[in-house]
Amino acid sequence: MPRLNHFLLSVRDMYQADRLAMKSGVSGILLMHEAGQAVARAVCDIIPEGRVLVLCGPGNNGGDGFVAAAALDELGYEVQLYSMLPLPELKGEALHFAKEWRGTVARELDAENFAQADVIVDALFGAGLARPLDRNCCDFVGWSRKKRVVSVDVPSGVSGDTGEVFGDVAFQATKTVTFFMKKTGHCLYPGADLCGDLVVADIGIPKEIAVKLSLLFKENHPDLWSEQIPRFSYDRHKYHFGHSLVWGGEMSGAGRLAAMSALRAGSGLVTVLCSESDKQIYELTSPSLIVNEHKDPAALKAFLIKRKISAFVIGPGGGQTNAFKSFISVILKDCSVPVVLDAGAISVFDEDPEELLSLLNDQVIITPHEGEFRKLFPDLQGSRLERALEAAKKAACIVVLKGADTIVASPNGQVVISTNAPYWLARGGTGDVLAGIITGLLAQGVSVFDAACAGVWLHSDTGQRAGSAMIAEDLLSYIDEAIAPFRESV
Ligand SMILES: NC(=O)C1=CN([C@@H]2O[C@H](COP(=O)(O)OP(=O)(O)OC[C@H]3O[C@@H](n4cnc5c(N)ncnc54)[C@H](OP(=O)(O)O)[C@@H]3O)[C@@H](O)[C@H]2O)[C@@H](O)CC1
Ligand SMILES: [K+]
Repeated sequence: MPRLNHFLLSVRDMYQADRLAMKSGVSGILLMHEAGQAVARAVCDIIPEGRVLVLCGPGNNGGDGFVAAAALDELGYEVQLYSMLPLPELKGEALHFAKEWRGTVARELDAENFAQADVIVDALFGAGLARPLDRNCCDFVGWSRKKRVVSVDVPSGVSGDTGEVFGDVAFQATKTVTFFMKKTGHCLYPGADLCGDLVVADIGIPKEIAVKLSLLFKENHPDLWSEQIPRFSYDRHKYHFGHSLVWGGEMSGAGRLAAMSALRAGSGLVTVLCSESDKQIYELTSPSLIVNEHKDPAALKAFLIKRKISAFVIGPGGGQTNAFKSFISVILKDCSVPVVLDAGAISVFDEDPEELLSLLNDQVIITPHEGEFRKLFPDLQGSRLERALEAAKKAACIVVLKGADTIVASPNGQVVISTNAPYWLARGGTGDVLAGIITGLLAQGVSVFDAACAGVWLHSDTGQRAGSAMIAEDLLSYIDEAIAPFRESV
């Protein structure tokens, strides 16, 4: 069976898994029973005794709530249960467990009920939520603030697919208990934050079932790409680790960060191309950098071959001139090395994004932040996940949509979501470091999609190591430390 670690389910996948599990003989009653028990265990982990308010919605999420309420009642907790629907109107497994509930059922609640509870179980809506919470539920969210909340499957109000909030109101959970496998919405903001601690409970869906799903989404993890990071050994020389070329723009700080990051990511050689007047600043940055003057496109083509350039980054600190734009056009048309296009190399096409899109190919990685992305793909609608996926298909290249939950999307539909970025990475210059790390990995022969995923993960890990007081150049000292564990021989 292929390794299923790190896959993420869409809501559609989850319903499909549910259907396939039942087809294979696992009963819906068993699944709901296991789900509710896992929720009860999560409450026990928070408080050993006390008052629990269980909010049950109209569907199966509510059914899980009935099971959890009964389990907690049995354990001696003081349980108050609310049901959105009169019990006879519930259906299927939810109706089954509602009938087993021996306690009273509240059909209305006020702020006092919430104030008295030690823990609130939010079993209002899970995968089936398709519109904003109604006024009543919004009041519940308000009254739950500052309380400990265990959400069932997803915090009610959050989309299990996109992590976005329908309307503006959703529960802030202390802990979320989901089932079988994580969903994409658990990894994307604001959902990732609203979930609190995420617990994935095994409820008896056989793992083999996941193989039958058309899984496309993954959570970024070294297991996905670590085998591609080249190992050090006695028989390797500098060209085994590639040669990165950095287009050093006039904002030399950005170009210097990108160049140093490519070097620290392990590129055997790094050459910076810059203007005559910037040569000195690049030369003084590090004696390890090779610094050359900018070349016209024809001379550059010969240079790429002669110097065995294996990856090229254009854009950090890059200019806004027409000459720069036509230079990029020529490179993308004629150059056969993988190219990272960042910052200025994207924004120089602001007036004519279609021109850039027509030049891209599957050896190109673009790394826009949200603002650059919207200018490049003004027509794309939907969540970040949907837009990143559509953009990769439209541009036929790898798209790295940067953010707290950076999404790497490939034209073939693969998507990897990163969940390890510390909030403090949102600083000037960190994007230049990311572009440099990805370039350094490409130079070492890591394939384009994996270099993008590895670069994003390592960049975040580097940020974690540098600590919250970091500035962009501090990251440089930690890149090697972040990669080192993957350099060890297998
Ligand atoms: N998959 C699995 O393996 C397992 C899944 N399990 C559990 O099942 C959950 C999914 O259950 P589900 O499909 O019944 O959906 P759920 O979220 O309960 O809500 C649907 C109901 O809400 C209604 N509704 C929607 N929005 C509304 C709104 N804003 N305001 C008011 N009403 C609204 C909607 O009405 P409709 O839109 O049809 O009018 C429908 O009646 C999943 O999250 C997990 O907890 C476990 O039991 C174990 C096995
Ligand atoms: K919920």
